[in-house]
Amino acid sequence: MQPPEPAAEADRLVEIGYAKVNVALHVRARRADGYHALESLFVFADDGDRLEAQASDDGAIDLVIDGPFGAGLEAGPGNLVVRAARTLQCYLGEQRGAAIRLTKALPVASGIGGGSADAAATLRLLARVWDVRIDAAELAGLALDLGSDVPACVASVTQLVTGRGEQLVRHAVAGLAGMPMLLVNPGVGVSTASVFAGWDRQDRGALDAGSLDALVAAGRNDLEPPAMAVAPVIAAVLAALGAAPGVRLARMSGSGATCFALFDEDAAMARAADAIRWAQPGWWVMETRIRNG
Ligand SMILES: C[C@](O)(CO)[C@H](O)COP(=O)(O)OP(=O)(O)OC[C@H]1O[C@@H](n2ccc(N)nc2=O)[C@H](O)[C@@H]1O
Ligand SMILES: Nc1ncnc2c1ncn2[C@@H]1O[C@H](COP(=O)(O)OP(=O)(O)OP(=O)(O)O)[C@@H](O)[C@H]1O
Repeated sequence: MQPPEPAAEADRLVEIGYAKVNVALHVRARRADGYHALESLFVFADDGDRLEAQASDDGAIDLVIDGPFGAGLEAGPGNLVVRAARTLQCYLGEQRGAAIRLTKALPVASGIGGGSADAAATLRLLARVWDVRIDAAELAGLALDLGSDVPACVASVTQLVTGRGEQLVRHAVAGLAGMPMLLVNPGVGVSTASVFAGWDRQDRGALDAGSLDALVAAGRNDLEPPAMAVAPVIAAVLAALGAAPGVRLARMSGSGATCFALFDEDAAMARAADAIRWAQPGWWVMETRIRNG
């Protein structure tokens, strides 16, 4: 028989903040409230940031951050993990606190929703740590208050997303589940608000997410031009991914600068990843796959 784990270890629970990728992102209109009406197919990678927490009795929310992208990210009240924890604590009237560790594996401000994924993972994690059930509609409202991408990150499955980001329909696309997906970021942080501000206000039409072929042929990311105006290196990332043998689709995610490529075969993804790491040692490269597509 295994010896029992020390209590402190046993009480620590873990959630992953899965990286979000917009397979297509059509910007349809600028709304009166300043946000944009979107149509997007969201998928999630099988990898992301790691969050670990245990309950504390003093009511405090304590965050420590480590991991490859932890340096420079503040652990104070502005961090989306702390904001999510306080939001949930306040909503529940919860007297207990939590000690949380964030291991930051995803680049910050990079179009793959790292902060949003962390916020959603914190909501899931603390609901378990405090052993509370939260009504799904209430949880969606709390999530939206934390950011437009956060509601979709709560379930972290393939979804068709409209509105500001809060209208969600689970939407499986044949062939997507488990597909090899390469993420590449050139090391430039991009502000989401400034990229939206650079959108030319031309509605280029609706999204057809009926099949992977339709997403490849007629899908777009309407934020590519304004993101490239802010970070011209994005064109080089797209060129490198688009030229990879065996690539099915290469596109930017979210407001950039991370771009993704989908492959039919693991070996083709591995060859592309090696070639990019060799040619651009300063770029961040992650080999992953689409979860629950
Ligand atoms: C680009 C996407 O990542 C695509 O999934 C999201 O639309 C952005 O989601 P997010 O980072 O969670 O965005 P938020 O934190 O809610 O908003 C940041 C800023 O982005 C702009 N914004 C965001 C979402 C949206 N539908 N329209 C917008 O114009 C607004 O200027 C807003 O002030
Ligand atoms: N835990 C966190 N992880 C990452 N960024 C955070 C976190 N907490 C606060 N932030 C802040 O949130 C901002 C957006 O970060 P995030 O990584 O979510 O952007 P993004 O990948 O561009 O998201 P999106 O795809 O939603 O546009 C950054 O400027 C960062 O300083």
